[in-house]
Amino acid sequence: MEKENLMCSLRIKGTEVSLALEQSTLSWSFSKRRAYRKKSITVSIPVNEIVTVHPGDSKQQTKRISAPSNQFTVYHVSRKSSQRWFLQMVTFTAPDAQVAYSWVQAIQKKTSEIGHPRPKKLLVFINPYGGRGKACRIYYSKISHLFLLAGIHTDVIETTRANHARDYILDADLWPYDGVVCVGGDGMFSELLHGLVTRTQSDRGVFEDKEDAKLTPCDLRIGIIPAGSTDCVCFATMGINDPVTSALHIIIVLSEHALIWHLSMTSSKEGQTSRVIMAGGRSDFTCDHGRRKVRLHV
Ligand SMILES: Nc1ncnc2c1ncn2[C@@H]1O[C@H](COP(=O)(O)OP(=O)(O)OP(=O)(O)O)[C@@H](O)[C@H]1O
Repeated sequence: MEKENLMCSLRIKGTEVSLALEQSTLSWSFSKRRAYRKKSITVSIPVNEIVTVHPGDSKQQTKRISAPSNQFTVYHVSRKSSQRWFLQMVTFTAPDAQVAYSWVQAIQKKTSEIGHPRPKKLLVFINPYGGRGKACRIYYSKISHLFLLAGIHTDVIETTRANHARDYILDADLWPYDGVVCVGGDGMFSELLHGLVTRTQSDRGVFEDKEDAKLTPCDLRIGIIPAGSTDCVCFATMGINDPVTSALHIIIVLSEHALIWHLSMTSSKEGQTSRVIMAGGRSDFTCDHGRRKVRLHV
């Protein structure tokens, strides 16, 4: 994209705006006429909070657009409160399709360069019976389209019994995935955590039952879409149990407070404590994994 296109005049719903893509922000300013003076208003969003950018308007979302469009839509995180996130979208109209296409390319490039690598493929377990039996509805009505929009491929498994997710993780080919996500409550999170810790050790030839075994880090991340009855783990780390907020954290993997965890473990000198380091999260807490304490922290 030509440098001059990184800052140019476009329109939002007919109003002229000046859009600028900088190192870590995308911002647009428009003039608002008030009485006899003009007031310039600028909206600025961090590039790492852009979920995706697509050609066309928001109705087109993930549909393929056959004819070139002079519009493009930026989907980004917005906040209802400090903890509750939702998806916001803004459609820009460019002078022609080539300019719109250049913006899409430039924003896509920038979002791929900034922050942590985003997940491309996730393994999702839904517990249809957890909570009040609402997990499937939550996932298919509120979450699956967000992953699709963000270009994340998912393999979805609806569990048919207790420990289904844990046993699957112990046995399955996990290499295609960047993360494992549960749609359920604390019991489901527990299945994922213990399954992954144990699977990692067995893959690396570590006998975790041995007193002095040094646990190895796990490359996969864990995410929770809260759909249980109490969702304590989600509350403890996010301060809220909102499925959309969790999904957006999973998609953009912000380092400050993402609820998608990168498990990285080291045994302490005493050989009893393993650290599970999250790529984000808000507070510490500890779970038991066999005789060990597994600590999750920011
Ligand atoms: N298909 C299934 N049938 C029966 N039990 C299941 C199934 N899938 C998972 N489970 C088990 O159900 C238990 C409870 O599920 P989950 O944690 O999702 O919901 P919850 O107990 O309502 O939530 P919370 O723990 O937040 O109160 C889990 O420990 C899991 O092992």
